[in-house]
Amino acid sequence: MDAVTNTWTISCALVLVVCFWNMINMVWMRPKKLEKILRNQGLNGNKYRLLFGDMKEFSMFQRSRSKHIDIDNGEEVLSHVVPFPYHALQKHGRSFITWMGWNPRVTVMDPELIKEVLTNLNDFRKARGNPFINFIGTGIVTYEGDQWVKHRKLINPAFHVEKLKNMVPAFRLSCSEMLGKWEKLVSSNGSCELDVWPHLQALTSDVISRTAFGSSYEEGIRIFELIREQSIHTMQALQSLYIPGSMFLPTKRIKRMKAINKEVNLSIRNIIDKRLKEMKGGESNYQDLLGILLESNIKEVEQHQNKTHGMTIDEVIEECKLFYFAGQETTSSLLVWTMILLSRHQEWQSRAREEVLNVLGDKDIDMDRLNHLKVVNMIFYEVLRLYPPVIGTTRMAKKDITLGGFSLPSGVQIGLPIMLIHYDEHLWGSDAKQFNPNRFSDGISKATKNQLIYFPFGWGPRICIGQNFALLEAKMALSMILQKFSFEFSPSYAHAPHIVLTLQPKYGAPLILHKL
Ligand code: HEM
Repeated sequence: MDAVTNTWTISCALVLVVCFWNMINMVWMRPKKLEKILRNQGLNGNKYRLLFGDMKEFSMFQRSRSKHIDIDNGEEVLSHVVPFPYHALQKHGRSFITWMGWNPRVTVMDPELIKEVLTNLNDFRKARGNPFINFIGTGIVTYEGDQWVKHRKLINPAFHVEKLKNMVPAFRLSCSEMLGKWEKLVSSNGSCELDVWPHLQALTSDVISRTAFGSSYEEGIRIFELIREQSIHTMQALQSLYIPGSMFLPTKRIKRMKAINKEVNLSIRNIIDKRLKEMKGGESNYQDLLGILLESNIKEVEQHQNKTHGMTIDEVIEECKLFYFAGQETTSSLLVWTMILLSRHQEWQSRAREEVLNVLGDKDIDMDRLNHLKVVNMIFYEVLRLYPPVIGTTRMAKKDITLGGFSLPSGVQIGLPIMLIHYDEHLWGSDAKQFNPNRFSDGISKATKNQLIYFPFGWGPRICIGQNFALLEAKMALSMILQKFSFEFSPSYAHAPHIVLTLQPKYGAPLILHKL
């Protein structure tokens, strides 16, 4: 062997040793060290198990659930939707450790700690999870620091009340198209059985296509179909352990996900190019999210005479993809659980309809009138409490920090279990697990006694940017449904809430609709 070959062999061996050492450190030494630190502070949880942590047990709990459950039994609902965290809470107490693979997560149930984590952006960042989630769209939801500040500032104008007001006709149009289809389905006796879930999904995708892309609505619908397929692939990928680098393997699923990404990006880029050309040609005053976003971006660049102040086209594309996913899946989930709970609680359905008919009459519904609906609002708040579309969120300690009495080393995740908190009897009282919109009759602060025990839209600086958009759309849809139909469960309805990124009804929502 000559000297060059010798040096080469030694270098390769060294690289291999370093890689091996890093790997051992990542999957064994670091988790064991963190486990010791966390346990010494009285935090309980399962012992760390090599590579998988709690993930195998997590899947086992999911698999052993019954097929469907009693809608009136809140305990059963909770243990069905989040079986593993529910079990961990019973077994290990109100702050507990779980293992997401080799990463420890400390879940906290104390409202003061939750507030601190969601408010303090200096010490806590969004947890870096499985990178497959990025296929759904990165955008503002994943950014940190200056990049997040810049994007939030540029996107905010798109969700101002005045802009939302202009979107109301688009909401109304999409809803009346859906109801037109329902009216055709009712038989001569004025009733029909219908699984409303796919219709509500189509409604919210239609709304987002119109309000995000306005005139480019047709292309918007195709993009939506691709994003829907992408979210199914993503969910499947998220259910298994992520091995670093596995994203680059040429498996069938990964190839399809990359192809979808390419097609979606290209379609959105074409829409943006067309729009920018129109804007250069003097057209302005776009009322859709994309138009408002591009205008806000152009203003920012002009103000600072510098392109680094605005977003790149690639960044705008990511934001558009995010609007689709964040805006569609969540609002359809809110609407379907509302129809399901109002089928179960007919007295609330009647109260809501009475209010809708009194406040809105049969005139065209506008934003001011929708804002006068009180019972409908109370119902939505209660549905979001018991069936939050996003059942929890996480953050990660950016550095070694103290949270309450706990010293958390840098990199430890903090679990903020929205659904567990919403069902907690210590925080909400003995009727926590029952459907009772009356608790919101004097608003959220009264119902929560000013504690952070209700956060279906998150909290703090990173609170959901689209919450007013979602609530306005949901109010429009429910009001128009209540004006035309009453509804009840079909005998084939089976209650089985499950998570496909958002909380969804596993067997759909077959209801009997009666034309009024
Ligand atoms: C019922 C409907 C909705 C629910 C329950 C919901 C829930 C949430 C939650 C819990 C968060 C915070 C996540 C965290 O802190 O980790 C969030 C953030 C966000 N949501 Fe929503 N959302 C809804 C509708 C929408 C809509 C309609 C849009 C846009 C069209 C949207 C866009 C966003 C964005 C961009 C963020 C990230 C904000 C940031 O990080 O600054 N959401 N949402």
